Amino acid sequence: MEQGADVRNRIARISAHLNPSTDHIQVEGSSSLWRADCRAKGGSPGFRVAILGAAGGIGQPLSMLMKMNPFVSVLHLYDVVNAHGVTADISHMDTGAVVRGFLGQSQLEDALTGMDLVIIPAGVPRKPGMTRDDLFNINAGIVKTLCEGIAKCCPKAIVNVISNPVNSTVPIAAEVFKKAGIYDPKRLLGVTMLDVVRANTFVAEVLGLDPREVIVPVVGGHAGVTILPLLSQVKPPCSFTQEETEYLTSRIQNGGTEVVEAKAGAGSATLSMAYAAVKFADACLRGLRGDAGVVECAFVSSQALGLLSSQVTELPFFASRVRLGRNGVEEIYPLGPLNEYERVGLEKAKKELGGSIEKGVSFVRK
Ligand SMILES: NC(=O)C1=CN([C@@H]2O[C@H](COP(=O)(O)OP(=O)(O)OC[C@H]3O[C@@H](n4cnc5c(N)ncnc54)[C@H](O)[C@@H]3O)[C@@H](O)[C@H]2O)C=CC1
Ligand SMILES: O=C([O-])CC(=O)C(=O)O
Repeated sequence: MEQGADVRNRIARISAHLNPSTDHIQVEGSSSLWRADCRAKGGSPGFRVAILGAAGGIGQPLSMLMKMNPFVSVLHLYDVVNAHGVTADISHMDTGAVVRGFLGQSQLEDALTGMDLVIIPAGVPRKPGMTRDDLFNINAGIVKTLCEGIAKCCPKAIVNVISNPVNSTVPIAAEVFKKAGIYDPKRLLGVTMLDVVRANTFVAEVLGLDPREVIVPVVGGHAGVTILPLLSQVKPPCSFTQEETEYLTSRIQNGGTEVVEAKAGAGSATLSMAYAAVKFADACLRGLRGDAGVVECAFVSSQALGLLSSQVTELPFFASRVRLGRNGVEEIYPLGPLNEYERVGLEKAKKELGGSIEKGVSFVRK
């Protein structure tokens, strides 16, 4: 049994590691004291993950699902509003990760220091009638500021960018990292997982299969015609009529707009996006852990491997199937054989994508 003085010493040691306004660790008996002590020092195995924009429509369910992820030992929730409320709520879940909340710009650096993975769903969502590019004016600045913090506090972290327009915000992040001299293209990934999740669902509906049995590669980018599902490469192998191909391509490309219109002014996809973001983050963590054969689609630098021969298209960024590993993107797979419909789609996608990438690059270089 611990004596009173030992317990008091222990509390003093733990307090040195905790911020009482942001850390929510129950300190009762000696056994929970011991556990809190270990965890406050980062003693439990697992990765440190920060979510920037954690109090938002995506941020909240994403935070909840990341708290449930067994690979996460420390979860930092940052937002400019309500970060502590969300943190208090999520911290009561009896899962392994220690949760800490950070509110406002003055706490950004604390939120980011020591993180292995940073997920960014911060920014405004669309309303009916808007394109993702209409969000550029507000979200570009938000992503730029957050990435400056990442460059300073956790330059080696894997970064998952969700904020729209992804086709421009990822190039913005890359330019910020280049300016700071820490850019590693393998570690910067735009999240296009929701396009794959939707494609799997819609294709499974047409085929009469369980969506968990279907894998549809979706390449290009994350807006309208830049979203290019490769229906000729669906697994399990199958074929579609021209009518089915056109219906599926259009539904996948307009999935985001379908949700924006159904929500009628109350935002865009949040729950399916949180699901997709966690699926993607989990893949990144499995890669970091050294698992073999982790392959997902993501919007990445075409030169992520530093080899021109690996470049999928002539564009500097492109969503492709990538293999994730200890350093982030370890391999970028070529597009594979495309049919005529996909070749036409690819040309359209590249045309729009080039402009969106350039817009992001010049926002930082200007
Ligand atoms: N990549 C993808 O597939 C998808 C991307 N999105 C995008 O994700 C973004 C967020 O969407 P929602 O969560 O629905 O929006 P939301 O408005 O519900 O939440 C955004 C959160 O970001 C926070 N925020 C704003 N400025 C910030 C800053 N400087 N630092 C930290 N946090 C800040 C807000 O306080 C808010 O809590 C939007 O840009 C949306 O278009 C949405 C769905 C899918
Ligand atoms: O459509 C939007 O604005 C949000 C989004 O990126 C998606 O749902 O794919």
